[in-house]
Amino acid sequence: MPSQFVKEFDTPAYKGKVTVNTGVFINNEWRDGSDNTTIDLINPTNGQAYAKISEGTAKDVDLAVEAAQKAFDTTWGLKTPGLARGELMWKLAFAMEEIQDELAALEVLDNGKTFKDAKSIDVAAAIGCIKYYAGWADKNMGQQIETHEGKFAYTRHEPIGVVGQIIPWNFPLLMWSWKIGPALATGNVIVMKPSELTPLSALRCCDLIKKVGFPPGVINVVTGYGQTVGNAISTHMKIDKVAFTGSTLVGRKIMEGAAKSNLKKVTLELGGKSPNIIFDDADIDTAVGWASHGIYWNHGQACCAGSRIFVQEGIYDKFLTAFAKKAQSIQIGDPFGPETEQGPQVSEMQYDRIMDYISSGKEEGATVHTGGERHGSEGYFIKPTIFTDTHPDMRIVKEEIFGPVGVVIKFKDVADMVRQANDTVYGLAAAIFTKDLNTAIETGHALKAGTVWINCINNLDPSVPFGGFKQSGIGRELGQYALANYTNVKAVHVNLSMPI
Ligand SMILES: NC(=O)C1=CN([C@@H]2O[C@H](COP(=O)(O)OP(=O)(O)OC[C@H]3O[C@@H](n4cnc5c(N)ncnc54)[C@H](O)[C@@H]3O)[C@@H](O)[C@H]2O)C=CC1
Ligand code: BAL
Repeated sequence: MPSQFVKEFDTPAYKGKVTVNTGVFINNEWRDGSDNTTIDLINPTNGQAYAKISEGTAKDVDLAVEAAQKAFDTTWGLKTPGLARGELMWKLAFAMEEIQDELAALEVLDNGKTFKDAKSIDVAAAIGCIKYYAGWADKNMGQQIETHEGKFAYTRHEPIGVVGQIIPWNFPLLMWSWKIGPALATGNVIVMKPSELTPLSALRCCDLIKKVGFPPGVINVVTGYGQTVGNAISTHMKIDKVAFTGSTLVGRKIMEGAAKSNLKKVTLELGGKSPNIIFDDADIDTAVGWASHGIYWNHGQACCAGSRIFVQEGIYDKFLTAFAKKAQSIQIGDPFGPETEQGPQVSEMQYDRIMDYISSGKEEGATVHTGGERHGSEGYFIKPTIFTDTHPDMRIVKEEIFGPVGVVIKFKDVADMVRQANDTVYGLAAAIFTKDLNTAIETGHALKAGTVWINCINNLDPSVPFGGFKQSGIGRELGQYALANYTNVKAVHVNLSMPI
């Protein structure tokens, strides 16, 4: 029996004992990784190791694929009616609800996000996502197509089979739910790799999967590194589809792996450098509140973060003053603290990346309007930062920073602003603040982005699709659209009385 992580939490936000199995989960059983090696988990608030998880290998992926295929052929897929699959998903959602505080505490420990956000956003939205897709499980309908009086033609939306899912560390449980929700609802079986930085919530949910009665092999979790376990998934000859969320760099590797192996279907949810556009007529308090949420939510570790803030010249000074005040007011500290609004960045590597971007901004001549330095003396805390006096060629304007660092850019001419907003390799999201409906809609349609928010930002709903234009990805997550990622369309032609 592989090890367990046991922790007695005694924090202002959460008190209680949590036990998490830390092996790989295959065929509803826990086992050690096949090489018997482990990965240390590091607490981002102090840089100290607090747990060990199994380091899975390509061999473990093979075992997981075998278990998944068996489940697909015998107990899941088209063998289980949609209603029954949906019922199990509802049970999973209710089981998650019962331990929502525990799940939130694990997210905080692994990721450093605040308990408040982990519970009210990550865990709540993950449960909501599973419930949403439970409702789709018996509504996966093909079409009957009129062609000829002597023929009956229709389509079936069949599950793909074994799907690989590779998820990141910024919203560990939420991304788990975005992936497993549509895959299970459409009857697929899963080999999942959580991020090696934040695996505990996905591991804890494996116990729930078994408890509520999912047949063995339907959901398998192999923890490990991207270069080994992730690569084994993307190149596997018996995995028919891979879904990935993470960096654009790794997204390319996933496509390469798919292309070089069995041409598995690929969906990618990648990076962004989203514009947040504030027009002269916007309500300043509203715009400041949302702009702060846009870039500082989750410590800036959101692919859709509104990191380029375009402000029209008439309100630029007023906005900047209020926005800086808001950024300076953000309470940084212990993520379990009841008043804390911002915890540490997830890892030393991410901390270093962000600090390197801050240095590059300074070196390239931008002005640090506020922040621009670490907070405290231990852990990976960075002050909410605003750069002004930027130039379109600066790295801080062009590249995804994935930290609490925004650039504020003054604009006069709307057409020129739209050109600048679209001048990026990314196209994930955009936000617009204005009271003028025509301005909002015309600008929204001119922006090359998969999501446009009007008078809000970073607002997600399981029923609304999410995904990117350009190098922000391929395919859509969430909503009815995501079901298409997990089905093969089969066209059936039945000859009733059609002559040759
Ligand atoms: N779109 C999003 O939500 C996210 C974007 N990012 C972006 O990526 C940057 C770097 O963060 P990382 O943690 O390095 O992201 P990453 O893309 O390396 O990690 C995401 C997942 O991919 C896996 N992975 C890594 N290399 C792989 C490979 N060769 N084959 C298959 N899977 C692999 C990782 O183990 C993890 O599970 C961030 O600064 C941010 O810009 C990171 C996380 C989430
Ligand atoms: N990756 C999906 C949500 C986000 O990062 O903003």
